[in-house]
Amino acid sequence: MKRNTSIRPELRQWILDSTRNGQSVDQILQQLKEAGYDPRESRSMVATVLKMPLAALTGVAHPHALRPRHPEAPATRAGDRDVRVLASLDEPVVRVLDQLLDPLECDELIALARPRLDRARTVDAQGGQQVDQRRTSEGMFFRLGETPLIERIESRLAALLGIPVSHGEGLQVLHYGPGQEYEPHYDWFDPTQPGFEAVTAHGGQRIASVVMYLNTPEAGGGTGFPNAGLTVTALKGGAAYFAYETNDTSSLHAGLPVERGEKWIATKWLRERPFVR
Ligand SMILES: O=C(O)CCC(=O)C(=O)O
Ligand SMILES: [Fe+2]
Repeated sequence: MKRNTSIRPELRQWILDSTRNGQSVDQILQQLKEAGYDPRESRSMVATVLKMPLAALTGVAHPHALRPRHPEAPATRAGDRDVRVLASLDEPVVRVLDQLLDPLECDELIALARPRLDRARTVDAQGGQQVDQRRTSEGMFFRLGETPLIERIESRLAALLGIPVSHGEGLQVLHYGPGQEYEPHYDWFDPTQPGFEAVTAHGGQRIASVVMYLNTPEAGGGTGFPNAGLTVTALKGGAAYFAYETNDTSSLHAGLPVERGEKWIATKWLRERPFVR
């Protein structure tokens, strides 16, 4: 990746003056963002000027923060199943998984979720729940280990990624009808948003997502990664696994419009620390 090696002298001086005047690194990064600088580049510049390790500015240095083990091709043993890895991408980190769920498990998840569907909600800037205009699907959340099936799937994911079940948010099931989609977004929480403290107070930042396909839409409905030019096909029992650091813009992704038929997914978001509600 191209790193910023030449920092304009005025900018270097401004960063130094700001710290001398008592501004925190977060405040400096925020001002650079407001001035139109790319957050990644800003962190790299600030780390260089202040002679700090870059990791200290991205939150990866937290002592208890876990990172997932990316599933290895051709197949990874995940507790009770061999999960096949059909494709791997480095930036963003994506693994296209096959046979993560048994077809009967997919059917059972849909049957459990169907009566509990509600218009899909996302976390808003204040840390509350909101109906997201960018997401036109319907959804619901299971509690951790809510049923034997949920427990089995959660243990399988824990074994697959080396992340304890306690780091997972409750499994979310979403249903998309024809024409419905989830517009491009990031799953990590934006540190510059006012609700960041609230949404990360339990469990810290999100570190990875597993979008599991519970059926095969007739046409459309894949998961798109526009910055990588990649579309993962929604295939029953398969999944898109992707991992990211805070501010990783390569991990932009979308639930592409369902062209024909319907689409059901179950999403597991993983946190860097145990997620307790
Ligand atoms: O529907 C999809 O393929 C993507 C879903 C997604 O991005 C999410 O649930 O965070
Ligand atoms: Fe997402």
